[in-house]
Amino acid sequence: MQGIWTTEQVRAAETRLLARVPEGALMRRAAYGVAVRAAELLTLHTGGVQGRRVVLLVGAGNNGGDALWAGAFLRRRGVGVAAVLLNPTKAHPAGLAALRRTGGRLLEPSECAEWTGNADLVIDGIVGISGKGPLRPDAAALLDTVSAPVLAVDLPSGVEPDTGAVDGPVVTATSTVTFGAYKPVHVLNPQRCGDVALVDIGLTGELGEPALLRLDPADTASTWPVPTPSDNKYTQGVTGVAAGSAAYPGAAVLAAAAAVRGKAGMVRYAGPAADVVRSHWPEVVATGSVFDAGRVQAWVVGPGIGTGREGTEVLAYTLGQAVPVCADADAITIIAQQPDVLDARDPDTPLVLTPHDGEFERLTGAAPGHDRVAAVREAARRFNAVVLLKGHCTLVADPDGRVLVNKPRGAWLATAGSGDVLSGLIGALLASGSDPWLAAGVAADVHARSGELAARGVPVSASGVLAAIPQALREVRALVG
Ligand SMILES: NC(=O)C1=CN([C@@H]2O[C@H](COP(=O)(O)OP(=O)(O)OC[C@H]3O[C@@H](n4cnc5c(N)ncnc54)[C@H](OP(=O)(O)O)[C@@H]3O)[C@@H](O)[C@H]2O)[C@@H](O)CC1
Ligand SMILES: [K+]
Repeated sequence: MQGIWTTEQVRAAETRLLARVPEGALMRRAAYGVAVRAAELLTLHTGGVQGRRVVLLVGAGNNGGDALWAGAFLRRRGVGVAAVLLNPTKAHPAGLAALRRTGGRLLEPSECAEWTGNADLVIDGIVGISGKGPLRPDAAALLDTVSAPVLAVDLPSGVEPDTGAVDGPVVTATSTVTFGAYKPVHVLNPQRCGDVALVDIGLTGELGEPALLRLDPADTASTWPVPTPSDNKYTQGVTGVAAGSAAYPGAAVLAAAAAVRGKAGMVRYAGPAADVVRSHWPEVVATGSVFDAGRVQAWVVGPGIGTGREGTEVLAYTLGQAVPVCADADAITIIAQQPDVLDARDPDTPLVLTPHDGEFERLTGAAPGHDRVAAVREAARRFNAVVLLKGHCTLVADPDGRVLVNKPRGAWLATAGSGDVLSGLIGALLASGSDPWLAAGVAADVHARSGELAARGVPVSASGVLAAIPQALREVRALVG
């Protein structure tokens, strides 16, 4: 898994490291990484490095210092470098001296727009991890004149470093070079960061436990259940699906089918759509009611069950069976309206809740807001449940405070029935005994990969996502050999 650290953690780690290294060493390591990436981008976009024009946007702090040093390194490769000092009295003195020594220009205010408009590359050193709020008007106006690729130093200026939130003008970078550790902005707002390169400045040993985690393909591959030669259909864990209604059987078919596609073994369906489910997926053992469904090792409950008395009884029954439950859709609304239904649950039995923003608001009384990580972490603690908050970057919080951030794979998955497929996959993993937090995270990863494979740039249906699950699983397994 890849770790992500908050700006507070990074600053503390930097302070410890700074005490042991010569003054300016960390900044020069960071800036060298920026210069290397800048040269790569110049080559990519203009075919060369020497004689190209780079403009540095330099703010009041060390982020601007990095940009100035990077400019000095680029000068040594024959790049024409000019700097816009947004706050001349506070520009980093050593960085400024280095740029001057190498023949870089400092632009007069009247020259800035002409230079930014004609640059081959713009380096954003306006603000880094100490940034607060959106870009100020002078920087925002300059950025409006830029048509060249933008390389962000540490993070795209104006985006909130710890939440990725945007509240006004911000930099949209082609690439970002960050130092020592990934910060939340890189995984929570990847659209603004472009591709992100991490430069090792020696912080690793100082960082401590990461605040957030992101899955590697190896995590998904190693978590996904694979039968052993001694397994039979029961030993791999039976997934129970309580979903759909006679009027709306689609949710039942999709959730049950995803459980079938996700894992070998057995799936039981229980509910009013039994005939429809059986006719589409004859391998599913279908009955009309949860009360006579037989033993399962995990329940998926909620999609399409309605929020009335029957739905509530079904939810309460599944919660009372002392097996892990993935509660989705109508089940979440029932919990929001009748929190007492959770009394049926043994608190030691895993529960996974999978709200979208609207359901999250219903459940907790407040929308996730700009700090989605804090919101989902608090909800997981409050409900003593794994909470998977759907969105561009799906978040999965465990009651113990761990939070996973999934890589976004396009917005095509926002389609009717897509959530039913996800809950079926989560149920399949819960039935196999996986850690519920990891189960939800890797299920969301495979779901997103399936959506990406099925869509390939055009709209995709939930049935399409379902059909792509085997290919997504094959690709994940192949990635790790
Ligand atoms: N520490 C280290 O060892 C290393 C650190 N490194 C680098 O240092 C960076 C952190 O540097 P930092 O702490 O000096 O602050 P930084 O982010 O440059 O901001 C400075 C000032 O900007 C201002 N400002 C705030 N918001 C603003 C806005 N929206 N729009 C415009 N301006 C805004 C505000 O000042 P004000 O104008 O309010 O007086 C604030 O004080 C880090 O990201 C990395 O790049 C690397 O070299 C590796 C080694
Ligand atoms: K920046």
